[in-house]
Amino acid sequence: MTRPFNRCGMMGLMQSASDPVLAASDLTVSYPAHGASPEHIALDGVTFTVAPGEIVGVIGEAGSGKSTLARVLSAEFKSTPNKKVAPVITGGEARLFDTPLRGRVSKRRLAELQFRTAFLPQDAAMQLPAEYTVSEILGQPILERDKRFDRAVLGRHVATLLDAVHMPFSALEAYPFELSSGQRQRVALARALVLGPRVLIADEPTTGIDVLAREALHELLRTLRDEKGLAALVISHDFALLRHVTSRVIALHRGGLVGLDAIDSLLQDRTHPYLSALGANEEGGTA
Ligand SMILES: Nc1ncnc2c1ncn2[C@@H]1O[C@H](COP(=O)(O)OP(=O)(O)OP(=O)(O)O)[C@@H](O)[C@H]1O
Repeated sequence: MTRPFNRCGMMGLMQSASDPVLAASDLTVSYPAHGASPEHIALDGVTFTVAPGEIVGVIGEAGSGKSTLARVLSAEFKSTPNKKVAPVITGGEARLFDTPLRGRVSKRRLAELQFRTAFLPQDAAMQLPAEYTVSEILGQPILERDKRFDRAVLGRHVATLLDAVHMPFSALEAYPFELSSGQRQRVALARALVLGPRVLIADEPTTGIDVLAREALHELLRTLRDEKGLAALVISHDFALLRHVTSRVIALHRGGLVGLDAIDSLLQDRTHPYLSALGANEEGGTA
């Protein structure tokens, strides 16, 4: 897959090849009190790193803080319009490409970070703009940055991406409402990858996708990791993905990190009741 913006000078984001791409250090994140709701601590003292070219998984029960972790480490929370419902780092630190996210981040640095970071939220498939075709949706991020980008190169890039997410070329002219939810999810992933990010933060990227297409996505993530050095943090309950794509998996429970290991080792781990339950449920295929 070609990277359309190789020449973009990211001087502020220069780091050595071994520096972590993502880092949480004793990270505590809260949602401020609003209305009748008191302050809520969503993550409490979480520490881990993701190295360049490493794919780390995240599992945990509903409400354990997975999406909050993704919103914070992707820096998405820095540009949330409604500050009343945005998470706030109240302890420790989170770093994206070595940029501390706790304090103020300049608009320019935030734009640089967002250029290098693909964030695929849980509802990404629902957020595809209804009035554009798949081809337009995939080309948009590139044309927003360079209106005069060569249309033939763009067309090839978009078609390659669509193929990589296991979608037929006939989908290029389709509108989102004409696609199944699994196909929309794949278009959302393709769009997240269109600028050739250095890191992907994805919240349940294979939800609603059939087994064959899932395997194609696993393969795509492995290829991007091995050939382009893509780093990723992937929230997922897809055990095949956790086994075949991630090197380590973070287990969250009520905002705390209760395990960090290869998935098969986590499933053997009995040091926390959540991990014991996870291991016991594995045969049923759910996490
Ligand atoms: N805007 C908000 N204001 C207050 N509390 C919130 C807000 N968003 C999430 N929370 C709370 O923070 C905690 C962590 O939520 P989060 O969405 O990160 O969990 P999750 O593990 O991703 O859950 P799920 O698997 O259901 O998506 C939950 O208790 C949730 O209710």
